Amino acid sequence: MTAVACTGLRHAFGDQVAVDDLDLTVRSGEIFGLLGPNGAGKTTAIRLITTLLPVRPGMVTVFGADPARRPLAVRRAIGYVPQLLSADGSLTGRENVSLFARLFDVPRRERADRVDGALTAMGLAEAADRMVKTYSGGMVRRLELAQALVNRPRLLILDEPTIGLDPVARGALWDKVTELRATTGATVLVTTHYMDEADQYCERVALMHRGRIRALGTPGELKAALGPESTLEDVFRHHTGDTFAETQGGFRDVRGTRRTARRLG
Ligand SMILES: Nc1ncnc2c1ncn2[C@@H]1O[C@H](COP(=O)(O)OP(=O)(O)OP(=O)(O)O)[C@@H](O)[C@H]1O
Repeated sequence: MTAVACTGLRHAFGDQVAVDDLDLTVRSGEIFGLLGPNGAGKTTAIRLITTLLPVRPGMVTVFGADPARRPLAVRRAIGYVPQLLSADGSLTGRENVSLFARLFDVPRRERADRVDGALTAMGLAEAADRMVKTYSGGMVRRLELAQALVNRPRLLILDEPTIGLDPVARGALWDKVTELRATTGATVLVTTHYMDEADQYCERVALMHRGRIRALGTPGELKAALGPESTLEDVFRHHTGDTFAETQGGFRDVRGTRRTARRLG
């Protein structure tokens, strides 16, 4: 079963082509990484898949449903954690997740259990009744995952989930994502520009650069094709002709990382 299929997707903002003839298939149940530096077109691709931008030209399906014809069916299947902060610091964790349960129309009699379940799955049961502004950055991110999970999505989309987090918080977040996939069988589509995380946690990855997919496969396949001792960063350099340090060290990247780190506290 295919979770997401994209064919011939293109999207431009004025003269700026953000996504250029994108073909992509995400299989049901896998953790799939869409990798690339800031500005590669990852978020635009996600917005096309999640009904937030119109698909024209090209075709997208999510579990067989076309977002243009059945936007509600697509939205119901998806849990989306955007780059921007989606939790309210002046509410408790439980209140934030409850708010999402109401937004998603979770039946009233199931709400409390679902909210508890999502908080527990993300390791936030003990902190559930504390104000979110007292949470660490990693806890805020896990809360945002709990918010997306309360809808029991078949497809979880995480846009740069670990940006601005320290290595321990990153590891904790990824542990929760892999646990979640194992217990629910959900498909996970994640964007990141951290090649090491993708290598460790994603089953298949697509390397995106300037709106196009440059390479696709398991991290092992991509590295083996380049030679022994290769890293995913080497693969990226090979396919883009750029040094990864140059493409990821630009002003937008630094600005984006700092902005996110500030938001996450
Ligand atoms: N709303 C917009 N208006 C104009 N240009 C945009 C807009 N959104 C994205 N772009 C441009 O489209 C290109 C792709 O951006 P996109 O955000 O999809 O990349 P990304 O890989 O997700 O990077 P980031 O992590 O910085 O979001 C960039 O050149 C960006 O400046």
